[in-house]
Amino acid sequence: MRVDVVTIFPDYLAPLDLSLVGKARTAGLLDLRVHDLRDWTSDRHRTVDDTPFGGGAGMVMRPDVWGRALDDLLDEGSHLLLPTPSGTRFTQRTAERLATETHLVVACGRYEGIDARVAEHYATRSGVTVSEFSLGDYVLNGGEVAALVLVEAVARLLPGVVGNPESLVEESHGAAGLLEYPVYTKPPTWAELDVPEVLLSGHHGRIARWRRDQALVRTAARRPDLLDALAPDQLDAHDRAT
Ligand SMILES: N#Cc1c(-c2ccc3ccn(Cc4ccc(CN5CCCC5)cc4)c3c2)n[nH]c1N
Repeated sequence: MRVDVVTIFPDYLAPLDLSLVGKARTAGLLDLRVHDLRDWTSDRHRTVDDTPFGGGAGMVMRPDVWGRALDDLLDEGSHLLLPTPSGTRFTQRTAERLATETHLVVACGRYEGIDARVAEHYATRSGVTVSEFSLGDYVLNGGEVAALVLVEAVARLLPGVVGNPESLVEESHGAAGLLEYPVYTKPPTWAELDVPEVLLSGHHGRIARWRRDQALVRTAARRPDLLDALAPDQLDAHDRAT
């Protein structure tokens, strides 16, 4: 997979040289390229923004500069991703869908956002998909944090990136649609707190049941919306009694 990220703060994406994503790049599993939007400016001051039509505070990012950058980067089959507070929620399902694609281009806005005609224009470009997404209901100062989240969430799903693919199965917001169960490791007692006995029993059936019960209790307490979203056949009689 190739991912192009365009930003006026390329150093913000430096963490993607590290750890799992960095290894995926070195292994050739992920072709990630970070670009400085100012490389597509045409004036001495390398201007990327201007005042908003209709008034209002702040500045808006110019469509012409973005247009030159995206014309260079987008191709047949590209998916243009635009982080924005007004986007659809980015979820694990979003990451799973994006992980099946061949080319993602992430346009990181700043100021009050990118001129709306950019999304509008490229949505009409044949062979290009455009998605405006949001990380959640809070306001950031730009799209770079969202780009970091998107790249990490997608990269870890690419074949060969995570050492043990099984670890991708039982994860929060995973197939079960529940939050994850609590995890423990040595020592068996710490700060006068013991690891739940069942986890030391070696009884895999009981352990699996205990973990599912914990996931259900946690989800009911912290994210009842996820429980409500479950299909009826996703909860068995024992689950309902928990
Ligand atoms: N993903 C994601 C995001 C973002 C995000 C993503 C991309 C950009 C580009 C610029 N900003 C800053 C900003 C701040 C306030 C507003 C709203 N204003 C009201 C009237 C005109 C604009 C617009 C943009 C961004 C913020 N924030 N939160 C998320 N989950």
